Amino acid sequence: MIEFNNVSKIYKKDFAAVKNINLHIEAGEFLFIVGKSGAGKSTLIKLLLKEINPTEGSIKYNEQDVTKIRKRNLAEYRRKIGFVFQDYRLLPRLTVYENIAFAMEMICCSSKNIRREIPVVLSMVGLSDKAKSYPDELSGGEQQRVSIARAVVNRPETIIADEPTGNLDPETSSEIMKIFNEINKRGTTVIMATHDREIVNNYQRRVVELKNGLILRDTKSGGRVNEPKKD
Ligand SMILES: Nc1ncnc2c1ncn2[C@@H]1O[C@H](COP(=O)(O)OP(=O)(O)OP(=O)(O)O)[C@@H](O)[C@H]1O
Repeated sequence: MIEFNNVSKIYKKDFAAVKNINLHIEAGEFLFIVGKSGAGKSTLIKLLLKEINPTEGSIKYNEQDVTKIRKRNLAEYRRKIGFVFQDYRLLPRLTVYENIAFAMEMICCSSKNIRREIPVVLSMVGLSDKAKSYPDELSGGEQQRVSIARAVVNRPETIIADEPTGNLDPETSSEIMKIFNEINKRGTTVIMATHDREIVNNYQRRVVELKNGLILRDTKSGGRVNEPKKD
């Protein structure tokens, strides 16, 4: 479904942020991307979202060559992918309901659809009673739930999350992970970049570890992250 074939991204003439990446992700998989800061995790995600283009290699999404998507077709492509950020990125002047509605309006959903779908996703993330709240009236974990609701409301095939629990305590992180797990169980592909060793080890899913832009290992299932070596 998603294929990186010999993909490299070179910045400033000679610095390779990712090097010769070969990665195949099947529909419905749950994949963790791990690695130290600077290993290339965000670069991989940006390549998939076509925020940047590879210097070499090809990226395919359902047989579509991502590098060849034209500007005018980019929005249609990105609609297949929901995105969850570490810092939530909610619109501060809009309520929870309006934040989600805004994402739906962007893709021209009918008001009927909007009225029908928002209660469904709010219930899924356990925030039915917060529809009228503003982001600054919510905890970090609640804001992240809204951002997940916003990412899934348009029913994307794939959800990409870049450090979604990076700002949350372990208990809240675990609640957020349960939601991602539910989303995955419903058939959505989940790709998550994370530094959180405990989460990766608890979930035992496929783990792709990057180091200096290279794939150090790709553990198909039951993946764990080892303790960092002491010097
Ligand atoms: N626009 C850019 N220009 C030059 N170098 C860049 C650019 N973007 C990223 N890099 C470099 O590419 C490397 C990989 O960066 P990337 O953001 O992919 O790492 P990461 O694994 O996501 O790190 P973190 O966990 O800190 O977010 C880093 O050395 C970074 O400095």
